[in-house]
Order: sequence, then C-alpha cells, then structure tokens
Amino acid sequence: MYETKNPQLTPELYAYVLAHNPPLSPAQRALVDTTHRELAADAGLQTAEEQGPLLSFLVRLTGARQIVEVGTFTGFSTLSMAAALPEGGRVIACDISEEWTSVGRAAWADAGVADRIDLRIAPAIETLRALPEGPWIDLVFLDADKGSYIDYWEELVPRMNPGGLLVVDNTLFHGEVTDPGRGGSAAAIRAFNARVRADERVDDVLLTVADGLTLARRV
Ligand SMILES: C[S@@+](CC[C@H](N)C(=O)[O-])C[C@H]1O[C@@H](n2cnc3c(N)ncnc32)[C@H](O)[C@@H]1O
Repeated sequence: MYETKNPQLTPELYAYVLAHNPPLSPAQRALVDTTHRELAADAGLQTAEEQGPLLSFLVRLTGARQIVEVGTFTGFSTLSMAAALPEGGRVIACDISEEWTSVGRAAWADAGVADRIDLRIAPAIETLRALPEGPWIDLVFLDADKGSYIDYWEELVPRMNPGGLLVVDNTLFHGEVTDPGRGGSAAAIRAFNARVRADERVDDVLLTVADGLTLARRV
C-alpha cells in the first residue's frame, strides 16, 4: 500500500469544497439551517451538506424514477433527490420519527416536491418487506440504523433494476471501522462492508466522501 492522496480536510479546505459545489437551493439551505437551529443536539444526524448536490447529481446521472430512502431525519437527502426527479418520479422515504420528519414535510411542501415523496413511518424493515417484489427500484439511499444495514440490503438488492444504484452512507463510521475492538455500529458497518464486497450481485466502490460513501450498482 502506498501513501494516500487525500489531503487533510481542514475547515478551510471544506469551505472551499462547499464553495465549489453547486450551491444549495433556497429550500435546501433553509432546511439545513432550520435543522441546525431547532434540532441542534441532533443536527449531526443530517447528511453532510456536500452530499445534497451529490445525491441530486446521482439521480440525474442515473435517470432514476423510483427511489427508496432508508433514514429520512429532517428530509435533506429526500429533498435533494426529489428535486432532481423527472416528472412522475417518486421517493419512498422510510423513518420511525414523526417529530423529525415533520420538519421535512414542511420543507418539501415549501419546495413544491411533497407530491413526489411518499413518507412511511414505521420500522424500515417492515416497510421494505412490504414493498412489491422486484425488480423496480432505480436508486436507494441507505442512511439509518447501522445494525440493520445488512437486513435492509437483503431486502433491497433483489428489488433493484439492473444497473440500479445503491448509495450507502457512513461506511467508514467515523474512522472506527478499522478498529476490531469496537462493537456496536462500527462492527455492524465492518460486517456490512464485507457483505457488500462478497456480493456478486453488485459492482461496488467505497469512497472517502464525508463519513464514507459506498456506491453499488446492481449487475
Ligand atoms: C442519519 S439520520 C438520516 C439523515 C437523513 N438522510 C438526512 O439527509 O438528514 C438516520 C435516521 O434513521 C432513522 N431510523 C433509525 N432507526 C430506524 C428504523 N429502525 N427504521 C426507520 N428509520 C430509522 C432515524 O429516526 C433517523 O431519522
């Protein structure tokens, strides 16, 4: 193994990255700011700011029309994907929190994309098991409880259209993923990453974006 080419992400460099990405829409900006102002203690759950434009980009790149999101929180990733959908596209958004997702509902309505989002409040595994058999999903964004990632994966992969894209957040889990002494979510992500690598149904890469982002294409 040779040296990494990744520069250290200093605050200055991070600000530069944000400044050289597409700017957030007014609706995205307002949602991020509302989340940090009103839910300060939990705002760290929000998908990283630079991932909003990335998710929009991936929806446009793939031409996705049928999206499933697992882990909605206040709806930033949902909004970012819904805003990029073509006419007739939809996002099924899974979460267990009425309180957090109510912030998203308001933002989606303000942004004019509420009719593209089907929010389902229930343990995500129940929602996923009740989805039609595949293949029909074009794009998945997985960003919920890490201990269930493998179970979600096993429900989602068979429902993916050929060429469909699974986008999975936090696959470096704060850098703890390399420490075999860590249990909990870090161990769950370690097991998940091994499962993805061994899965011949997908073509996958693990990127050093934010807290680690895996892209997997259904073959
Ligand atoms: C990291 S946050 C998602 C962030 C979101 N993608 C965004 O853009 O801000 C994780 C979310 O997963 C939800 N969650 C946790 N366990 C869940 C479960 N068993 N079923 C469904 N949602 C769950 C939490 O309520 C929380 O809103």
